[in-house]
Amino acid sequence: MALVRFQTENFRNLSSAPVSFSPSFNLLYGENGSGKTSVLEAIGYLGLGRSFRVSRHQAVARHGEQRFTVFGGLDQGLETFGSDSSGGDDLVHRLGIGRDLSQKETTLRVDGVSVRSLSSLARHLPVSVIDPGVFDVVAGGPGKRRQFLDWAVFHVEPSFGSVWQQCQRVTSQRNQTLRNGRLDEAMMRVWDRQYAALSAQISEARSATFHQFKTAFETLVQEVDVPWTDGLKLELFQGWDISQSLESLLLNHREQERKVGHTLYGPNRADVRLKFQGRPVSETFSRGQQKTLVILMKIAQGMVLSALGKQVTFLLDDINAELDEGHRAMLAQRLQSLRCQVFMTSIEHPVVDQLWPRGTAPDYRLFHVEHGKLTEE
Ligand SMILES: Nc1ncnc2c1ncn2[C@@H]1O[C@H](COP(=O)(O)OP(=O)(O)OP(=O)(O)O)[C@@H](O)[C@H]1O
Repeated sequence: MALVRFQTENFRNLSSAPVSFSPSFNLLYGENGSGKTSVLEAIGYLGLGRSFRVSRHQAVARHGEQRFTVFGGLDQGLETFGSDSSGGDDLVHRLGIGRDLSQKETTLRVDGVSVRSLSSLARHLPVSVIDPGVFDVVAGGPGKRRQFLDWAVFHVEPSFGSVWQQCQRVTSQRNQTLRNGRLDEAMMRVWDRQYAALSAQISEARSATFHQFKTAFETLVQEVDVPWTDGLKLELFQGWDISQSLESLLLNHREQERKVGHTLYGPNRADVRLKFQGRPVSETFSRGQQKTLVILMKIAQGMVLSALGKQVTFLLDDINAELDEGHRAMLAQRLQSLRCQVFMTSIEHPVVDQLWPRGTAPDYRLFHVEHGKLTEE
């Protein structure tokens, strides 16, 4: 599915005028501070339930306003091969997310009906962001790579979101018991059993998606011919040595966990380890190679979802500042062949011939952004 209708109220500096987007490429250009990132950020709210650039909802509500809303209309998009979206009014889903700052309340709506869980909204619009912060997937800590992997697992395995939430609840109860002065061993064993069962489900889902991701990644690096990836190894670490039972591992490390006061083994410690000749790529690859690697990993995720018939909406924020012309073209052409929906921002008017060989550009819409208003050209 693709986001073809869009409207916001009180979202940063954005105008509340409704906008129609292409189910394929949307190129947004405008000067600094015009509102390009805000458009992507608002789209991100529909697919992620939060901002991809700030942690507090307050920051995105227009100054002086107590409530903001984002609406999106989805059509069939390009996901069913051979039956492209008409671009007409055949909306398949209507999504809405609003936040009341004074009540500290988020409202979610799917097709006019209030829903409680964010996943009910987010599963309709798989949003993948490529902005300057994305390079932390390689350069940053394991949490960034877990987030990267879990985004795909969430869209591949329908039950993953709820199992993950249950596991978070059990982990926090387990941690509270660990922190109690006198350890209640009987209670710990109850938590251990529940935690181990949920961890096994999470690990299984992660492992299945990771396998698909790795296969897609290996295919991709062969096709785009990046010789410096020879010797690169992608491995999933599940958060403990899975040749051992998690329950007995926890029992054997009771004293260690009691001292630190939290759970040290399990899915919260998982990582996608990226190694080149046995050493972390963050220590061996150049900045440029690390950036290219993240882009290839993002495309490989797109391949996994695309193979399941899901259209990913990519938000590419200011990639001109991060990627050279050749890599930008590679990215645009790959996303075109995966039939993704793409929103791409730039300060300068985009040069379409630099992204696709002449005559091969997909259907795209071009928008000039000025003072928060989008004007189609
Ligand atoms: N809460 C808010 N309420 C009103 N305006 C805001 C709010 N937050 C930011 N702005 C303003 O919104 C404008 C748009 O910012 P945005 O980051 O979207 O611009 P941009 O076009 O992506 O700029 P750049 O090219 O510099 O990255 C800026 O002028 C900013 O000062």
